[in-house]
Amino acid sequence: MIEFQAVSKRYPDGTVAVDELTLTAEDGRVTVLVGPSGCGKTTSLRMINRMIEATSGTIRLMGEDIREKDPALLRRGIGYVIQHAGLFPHRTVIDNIATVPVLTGATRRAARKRAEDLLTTVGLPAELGRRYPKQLSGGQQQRVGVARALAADPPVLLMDEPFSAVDPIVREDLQDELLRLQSELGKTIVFVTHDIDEAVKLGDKVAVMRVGGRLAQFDTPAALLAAPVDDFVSSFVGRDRGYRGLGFLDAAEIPLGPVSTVPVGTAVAEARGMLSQAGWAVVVDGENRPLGWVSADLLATMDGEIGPDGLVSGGSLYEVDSDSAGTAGSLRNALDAALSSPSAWGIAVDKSGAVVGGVDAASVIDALAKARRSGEVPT
Ligand SMILES: Nc1ncnc2c1ncn2[C@@H]1O[C@H](COP(=O)(O)OP(=O)(O)OP(=O)(O)O)[C@@H](O)[C@H]1O
Repeated sequence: MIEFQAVSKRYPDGTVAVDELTLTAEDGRVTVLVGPSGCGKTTSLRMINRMIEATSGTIRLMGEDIREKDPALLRRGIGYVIQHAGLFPHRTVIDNIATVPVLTGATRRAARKRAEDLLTTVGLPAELGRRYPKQLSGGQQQRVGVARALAADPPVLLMDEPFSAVDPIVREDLQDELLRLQSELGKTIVFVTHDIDEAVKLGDKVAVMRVGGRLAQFDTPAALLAAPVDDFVSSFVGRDRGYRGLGFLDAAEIPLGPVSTVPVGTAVAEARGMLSQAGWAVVVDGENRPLGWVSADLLATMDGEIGPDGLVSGGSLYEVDSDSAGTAGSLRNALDAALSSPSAWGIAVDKSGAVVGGVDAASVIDALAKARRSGEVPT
């Protein structure tokens, strides 16, 4: 647990970068600091490992005042990941990762073995270990940066905009990878970003800061989106927050409706009698996985058997089973499946991708109303 108690930082030129910050980053959770440029996120983060000393207030790490610890020892228990990874250019990837274990007394051989294992942990092939940082893509370098921070197995990880220098698709991969890693490792992570979407995706709790280094709101992502405390937070969390908030509500309770399915290879004449009342059916393969939709209009243009091609493409799918992190699809997934489906019925699939039913927008709205009544959605 990392506790900030009325922590302030005033730079020698008089700038108040952080003003009376009080918050607790819980053990085994991701706490995100987010806010506009210059609001004091980096300063707050660096005060935790004493790269910057607080002017006043107290920071406790696992109950101990960090001022009473030797900075070098303190930092051994704290991994640090920054933008552009900050790798040593003249050392191979393996040697970069092995740096801290070697410094802390591991044998070279043990440190290299650990570094090789960590490459796999962060999703990189072992062969990359022999390369130099400049021979890697930006996303690969960031993964190496994460592996290096994990090398000494610190309980705490500080991450300062680690994914902001890579393109949006790679960034999403890195975020997913971090969530996967965290579900296995359970580190206490403090993560700085200026991107509210990244904050609500990664954070168990999100601290929104405003310029002047003051905390505007500290809440779960769902609470932040549902009930911003003021206009600043509301405008910072942005448009569509009601819709984005659906991403934090489990859709497990939505009753699934029947969906008309037609096996690929069915005769067109027979398929006409298999459509739903609204005139649609999902064409499925031998394992009941969706290939696309047919409508009465489309069937009128076909003859012979229904093939896998020329179907109306289907919209997003709503997966009903839990994934490895124990979460099933969200209300947002369910609603998106319904809204993006040509028939207005979203297709629900199980883990193998087989069709198990359908969901329409009205049942998502009903589920939302139920969640509101039961207090799951903060108001
Ligand atoms: N060494 C310094 N001397 C004086 N002022 C500083 C110093 N370092 C940072 N500041 C100021 O403190 C404030 C907070 O800076 P900080 O880097 O913590 O913000 P940030 O929220 O991380 O910003 P960004 O998102 O742009 O990185 C800013 O006004 C900045 O100009």
